[in-house]
Amino acid sequence: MGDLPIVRFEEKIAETVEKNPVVVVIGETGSGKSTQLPQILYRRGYAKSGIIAVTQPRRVAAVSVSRRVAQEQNVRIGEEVGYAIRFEDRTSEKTRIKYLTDGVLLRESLFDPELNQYSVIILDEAHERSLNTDILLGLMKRLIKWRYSSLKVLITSATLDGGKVSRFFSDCPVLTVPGELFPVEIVHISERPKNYVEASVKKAIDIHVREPEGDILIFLTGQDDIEKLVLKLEEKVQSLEEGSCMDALILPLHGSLPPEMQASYFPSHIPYLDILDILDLVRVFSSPPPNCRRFIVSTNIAETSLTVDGVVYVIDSGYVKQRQYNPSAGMYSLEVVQISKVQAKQRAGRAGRTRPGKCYRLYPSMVYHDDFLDATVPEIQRSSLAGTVLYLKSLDLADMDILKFDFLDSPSIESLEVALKQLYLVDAIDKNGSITSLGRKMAGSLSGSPCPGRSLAFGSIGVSMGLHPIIPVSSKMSKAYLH
Ligand SMILES: Nc1ncnc2c1ncn2[C@@H]1O[C@H](COP(=O)(O)OP(=O)(O)OP(=O)(O)O)[C@@H](O)[C@H]1O
Repeated sequence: MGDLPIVRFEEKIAETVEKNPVVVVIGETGSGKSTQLPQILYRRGYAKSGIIAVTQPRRVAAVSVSRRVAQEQNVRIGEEVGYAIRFEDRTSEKTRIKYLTDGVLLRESLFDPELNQYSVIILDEAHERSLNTDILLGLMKRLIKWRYSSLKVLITSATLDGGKVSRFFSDCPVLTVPGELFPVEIVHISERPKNYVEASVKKAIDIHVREPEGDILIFLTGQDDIEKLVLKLEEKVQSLEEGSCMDALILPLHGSLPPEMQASYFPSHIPYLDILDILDLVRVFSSPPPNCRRFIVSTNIAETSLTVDGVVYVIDSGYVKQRQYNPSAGMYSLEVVQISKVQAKQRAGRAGRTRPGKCYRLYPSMVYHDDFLDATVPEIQRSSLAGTVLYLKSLDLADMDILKFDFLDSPSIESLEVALKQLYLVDAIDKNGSITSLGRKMAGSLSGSPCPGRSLAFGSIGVSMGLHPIIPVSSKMSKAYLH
């Protein structure tokens, strides 16, 4: 992989990392951040004193990227290169490069707040601004003070505001790696369609009939839309004249394929959701039959990090289903919202990775420029914070004042106070604000998941509390717990 843009900057990257505890690396999608950066640091000897950790916001990315790196290193997965995701740890004593979800790293820091097994922590795809990544950014800032000479932290993305992250980390250097691997032509339509599912089918068939070979990746919002599109696409493909174009294989990629489909492939002890990810992965990442075009119809889970070899065309509906917390109702809802420019760029970046590509955006360029937000609203600003606060409390960090925890974008004091009140009312913290044994149990066993860090940070507590939205909070109640 000597030609990847990032590898050409190996010397500069190594030199900058050597001199600085925190470095931000910005490089185009597909330039080699996820797969090459850890290998560069491995070559430079950083794995001698500890493991190189690379976090990913999604399990599907942690698994697929680690598999790719294991292949490049010519080792079996779980040996020198491994991954750890919820319910599945494919690492061993030999592991030197470990891909893990940000939730798993949060979980590990519950047991080892200094994360001593790691010599390098790379927070990849930081632009996603998941709640977990934001907590990790704050924790890294503390950690780097304790482990100044023994830990390197890298924050990477194609589309992150590097300057902002640099200021957060005391003006750490930002390395911008120029160069894209293959060009991606962006095509906007002139008018926004009334129905983006219909418009996606039309565009996909148009490509299938007119354009040269290459798989098509279609971004929709959720399972309902995907199922509708798959049905319509099947109908349309069948109505094409026999032999008029190559065969078609339609593959949905989302988090809830039916359980019957799992059983025949996987042993029953693997829990439901994880089988789904793995099943999706197997289907999408195996080689297509010859003379066949694949239509991969996905939610935003394929938006970052993934390389699906064979994808030449991307169809971007311009929408995403996003979780939104409504503090007055105390409940979460899933809403279909317009994507941000960052997401549009990430979607386009799924093409052009193994050959030149084309991205069809089902929205006019004026809408993109004028209406789309520059970046996605960070999850921390649309979540209940009860889970996050309980997680931070359970870390037992000295001098930890929750209201002053250093977040890249601080949530409002009010939302932190509401979270503290909620925790106090369910006896998870006491009147002094200290975590109780019940709170510890909650933090340790939420959702029965071995990785409660993830569940917590993603707001399971917030959701379950949401079932009791109207907890009377007496104004006379002691407020000593508010820290
Ligand atoms: N599974 C794979 N099959 C074929 N090529 C791959 C695969 N994984 C990675 N590559 C190649 O390696 C390149 C770099 O991939 P990598 O995931 O490191 O990029 P990245 O900079 O992290 O991208 P992004 O910002 O989109 O996550 C890809 O553009 C592609 O050429």
